[in-house]
Amino acid sequence: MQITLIAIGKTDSVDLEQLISIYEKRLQHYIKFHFHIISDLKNSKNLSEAQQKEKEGELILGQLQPSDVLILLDERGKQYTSVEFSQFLQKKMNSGIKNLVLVIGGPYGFSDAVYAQAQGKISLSKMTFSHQMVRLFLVEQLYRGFTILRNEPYHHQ
Ligand SMILES: C[S@@+](CC[C@H](N)C(=O)[O-])C[C@H]1O[C@@H](n2cnc3c(N)ncnc32)[C@H](O)[C@@H]1O
Repeated sequence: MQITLIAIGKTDSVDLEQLISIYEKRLQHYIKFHFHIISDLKNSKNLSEAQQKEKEGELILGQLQPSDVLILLDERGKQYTSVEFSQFLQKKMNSGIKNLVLVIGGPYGFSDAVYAQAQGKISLSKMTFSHQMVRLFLVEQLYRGFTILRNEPYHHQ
């Protein structure tokens, strides 16, 4: 299995970008991991919230292959402990999925079309984080999950 993380818009903080890249590199030791950033919409100031979500949704769905398993990051999704999240990853790997696609929405979240295609929603907290911060939290939890599966001394219960 490989994991593809899709997010909208370039990270505007160098510090955040550096932290994300640390976990991206660490993750490569465990799994093929691709981080794909969809460029910000050029004319977003002229678009309503709904129009922006719809256009971003088209770009997200345009990235998918029919066999991909699409899971959205969403504060209203299912919550896991880090150990449960590692078990979620293990189950996905066992089920023979080729590409697990995790998607972080834009500033207004996802369009209905994206929700309709998704096979699941994961929440990192009931609180709403910025779409930029979520990238860091997610790559760290992915890394943590793989260290748990390998019994490596990173996670402490
Ligand atoms: C600023 S939030 C969008 C909030 C928007 N009101 C909504 O209803 O989705 C931008 C993106 O960050 C991600 N996100 C923010 N908080 C999250 C959380 N607690 N758990 C999982 N993903 C989160 C989601 O992918 C969301 O689409």
